[in-house]
Amino acid sequence: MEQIHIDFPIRSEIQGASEPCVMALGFFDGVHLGHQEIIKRAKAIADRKKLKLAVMTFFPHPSSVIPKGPKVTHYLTPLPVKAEIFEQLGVDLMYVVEFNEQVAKIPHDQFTDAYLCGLNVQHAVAGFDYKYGFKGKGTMEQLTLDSRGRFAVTTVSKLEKHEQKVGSTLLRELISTGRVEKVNDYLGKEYEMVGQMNGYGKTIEVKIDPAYFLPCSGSYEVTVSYQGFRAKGVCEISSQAANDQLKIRLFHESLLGHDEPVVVAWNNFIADFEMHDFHAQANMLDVRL
Ligand SMILES: Cc1cc2nc3c(=O)[nH]c(=O)nc-3n(C[C@H](O)[C@H](O)[C@H](O)COP(=O)(O)O)c2cc1C
Ligand SMILES: Nc1ncnc2c1ncn2[C@@H]1O[C@H](COP(=O)(O)OP(=O)(O)OP(=O)(O)O)[C@@H](O)[C@H]1O
Repeated sequence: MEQIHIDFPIRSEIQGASEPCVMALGFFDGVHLGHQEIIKRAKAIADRKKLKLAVMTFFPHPSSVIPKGPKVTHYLTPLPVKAEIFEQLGVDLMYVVEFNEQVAKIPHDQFTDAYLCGLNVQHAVAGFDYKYGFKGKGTMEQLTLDSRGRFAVTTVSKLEKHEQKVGSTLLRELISTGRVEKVNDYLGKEYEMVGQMNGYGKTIEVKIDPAYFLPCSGSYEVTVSYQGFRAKGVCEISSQAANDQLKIRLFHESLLGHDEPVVVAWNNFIADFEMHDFHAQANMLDVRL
């Protein structure tokens, strides 16, 4: 998979070198089941039309620039992890548009001309609620109008589970309140972090990308996977803990050494000792699950 970074203004050399493609559009944090559906649909079209499969994502999250709602500064899938998942899903080209104040101000029709037609998009695929362009005025209906017949548009309908939209916001809500065991329903797997393991024996440290979105403070049952081996343990997140280091106590001695690549899966919330007799999940009673 080729990764192409796009600054503002988009360079004509990038546009000139672009190959005809089917483009999936969205931020795609977590690459959850809804996102996977978008990419699968785009891949089926790309295979049928014999075109490259491209994804256009943004970095950082638009909320860090647009003055509305909470800012997303930490990610379920930091950019390199997202890239790896896209590659596994068969994506050929990953366009990463640097999102800044200037990009936020691009009107929807100009975005279509410069970033979609300009990048040789033959078919655009996105979800029912995709928004693009200044003030989010570009909707999927608008995208068909803005395309002016230059490319086809496929809108993927809402994927729901337990009567809720499968979404990155919902996943962040679950994780930030310790409900890691609910994540599987929406992500299609447990919440995972990739990292480098250090330490022998029963106490290990896993160095992770500080951009990861951490669960709320508490002790969690985790599974550490490496080279086909799996080890269970407990990871404690506390308000004082470093955001790039997970301290894990394994139930059995590990044979690993330094800088081994591992995956940490968040299985279950156990307890939050910092909150004493309060349960961290108590303030999530309003989430219907
Ligand atoms: C080029 C471009 C410019 C955008 N500018 C804005 C903007 O000025 N204001 C806005 O609310 N959304 C803008 N958006 C849409 C946001 O990316 C985002 O989809 C929107 O805020 C809705 O986010 P939500 O689905 O998380 O609520 C823009 C999107 C693109 C691709
Ligand atoms: N449940 C879903 N059903 C169908 N399409 C979806 C679903 N979730 C996301 N999409 C689509 O996937 C693409 C990427 O989604 P994006 O990351 O922008 O939003 P999201 O996951 O819904 O996050 P949020 O919860 O913050 O709105 C967009 O085209 C969006 O419309």
